[in-house]
Formats: sequence, C-alpha cells, structure tokens
Amino acid sequence: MIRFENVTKVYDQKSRPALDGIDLEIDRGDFTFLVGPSGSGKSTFLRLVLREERSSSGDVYVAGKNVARVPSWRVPRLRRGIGVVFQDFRLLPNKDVFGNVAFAMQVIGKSRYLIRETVPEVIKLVGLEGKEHRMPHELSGGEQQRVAIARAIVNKPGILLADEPTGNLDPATSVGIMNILDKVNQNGTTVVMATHDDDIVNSMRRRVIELADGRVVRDEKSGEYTAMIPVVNADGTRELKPAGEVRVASAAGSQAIAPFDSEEDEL
Ligand SMILES: Nc1ncnc2c1ncn2[C@@H]1O[C@H](COP(=O)(O)OP(=O)(O)OP(=O)(O)O)[C@@H](O)[C@H]1O
Repeated sequence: MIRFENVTKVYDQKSRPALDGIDLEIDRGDFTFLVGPSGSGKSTFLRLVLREERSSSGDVYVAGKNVARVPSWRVPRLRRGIGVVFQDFRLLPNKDVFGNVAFAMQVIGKSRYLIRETVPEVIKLVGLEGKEHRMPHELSGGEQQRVAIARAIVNKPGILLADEPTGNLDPATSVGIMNILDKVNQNGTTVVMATHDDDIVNSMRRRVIELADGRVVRDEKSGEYTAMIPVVNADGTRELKPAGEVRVASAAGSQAIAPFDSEEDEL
C-alpha cells in the first residue's frame, strides 16, 4: 500500500537529511507505528506519503502509484484516498460535529442524500451519537479527536495517517482513541501512526518501525518501544535516556530538553 525505495529527503543542504535512504513497505490492511525521538523523521515520512513534500531522491509509491509522477492537478485525488489525523485536532471552530464531518464530503461534491446517510453512521462509529450538534468548544479533547477521526474516514480512505493523535490526551482518553483506530483498521483501512507514547505501542503489539536520524533502526512485526528523551545532565553533557528514567533522573539533576515533559505539564 505504501512503499519507500531508497528515499532520502533533504530540506536544508547544510543539515543532515530528514530521511536517509529509507526502504520499506507497508501492506494493505496493516497497522504500523512509526516511532523515534523528536526530529527522527516521522512527520517527514507522513508528508512524503501525502505528497506535501517530495523526496530528494528515491521513490515513494502509494497504492501502486509513484507519487512524484502524479501531476499536480491529480494530487487532490491522491489525497482523497488518505485520511489524516493530527495531534491538535484541527476542527472547523464554527461548524458543529455533524458539519465538521459533512464538510469533508461536501468539498468533494458528494450528494446531500449520501451525506445524510453516511455522516450519522461514522459519528456512531466514533461513539459521538447524540453530540451531532455540539460545537468543537463544547467537546472534550478526546471527543474533538473522535470528530477528527470521523472526518478523516468519512470518505472511506484506503490509508489513515495519524501524527501523534494522542499527544494532547490523557492516558484513559488515549485508550478510547486507540480503540477507534483499531476498529478503523479492522474495517480494512491501512493505519500508520507516528507516536512517542510507549504505553500505547506496547499495549497494541503491532508493527513498529523505529527511526533515528532519518534512518530505520528497527522494524518488528509486533514490537514494543521505549521512548528516548534527550536530556542535559548536571555536568552539561547531553544524552538520550528512556522516558521512564528521566522522570527519576530529573530529581537527581538531569533536565529533559525535548518537548515531551512540557506537553505533560499542559495536560
Ligand atoms: N520544513 C522543514 N524545513 C527544514 N527542516 C525541516 C523541515 N521539516 C522538518 N525538518 C527537519 O527534518 C528533521 C525531521 O523532522 P520531522 O518533523 O520529520 O521529525 P519528527 O520525527 O516528526 O519529529 P517530532 O516527533 O518532533 O514531530 C528534523 O531535523 C527537522 O528539523
């Protein structure tokens, strides 16, 4: 469903590549986690699949098509087959739940009849029945993410890309979101999820592709993950440490420099 053949992406000639010679294949119907420290290339991978960025060398195939060869006017059609969910939900603030989900069908010209049929089904699938007329600001973070997932899948995409979909949610709410993504996957959609959340990865036991400095350093069929966090030690040296250790270590003088701890503070 997604194939990378020796793909390198360089944003800035003076820096190391964001992705460096990636070779991998994700089959139709797979659920794959993309893990790795901040800056390892996860979002770049997803942007290449969506053709929001182009590779500097190597080929990206989505559903058998070399995305670099898709003419610009056909890119919207390519993207129609790919649903996307982000950490920050990105709902339309002036539309209610129904309107947010329906909008994804309206923009591609689906009939009012089909919209009236389909939107309630998808709202039910994500567990938001009865909340169709709530505005985004009247929903919890978890509910907003459910709307975002409903919007991403309402046109029945073959692929769902999720970039840190639980990054703004507490652990219990995250479990609910993962159950929905699992259901979407069981309905046949290929799911690729970038995450730092080891609890989620370890509870799901799905394929884990780990990136570091733009390279694949691990690819396991049903793997686990320990998130690593860059820290500055008391003596000023920097190193990567397992996330669990950092919380203990910080009391002893190490300070996390990645954004994860500050994100937790915001919860
Ligand atoms: N538009 C851009 N221009 C220049 N450099 C970029 C751009 N986007 C990403 N990069 C760089 O490419 C590398 C990979 O970034 P990317 O966002 O893909 O990592 P990530 O694994 O998704 O990180 P995070 O977990 O923090 O979201 C980083 O060094 C980053 O600074």
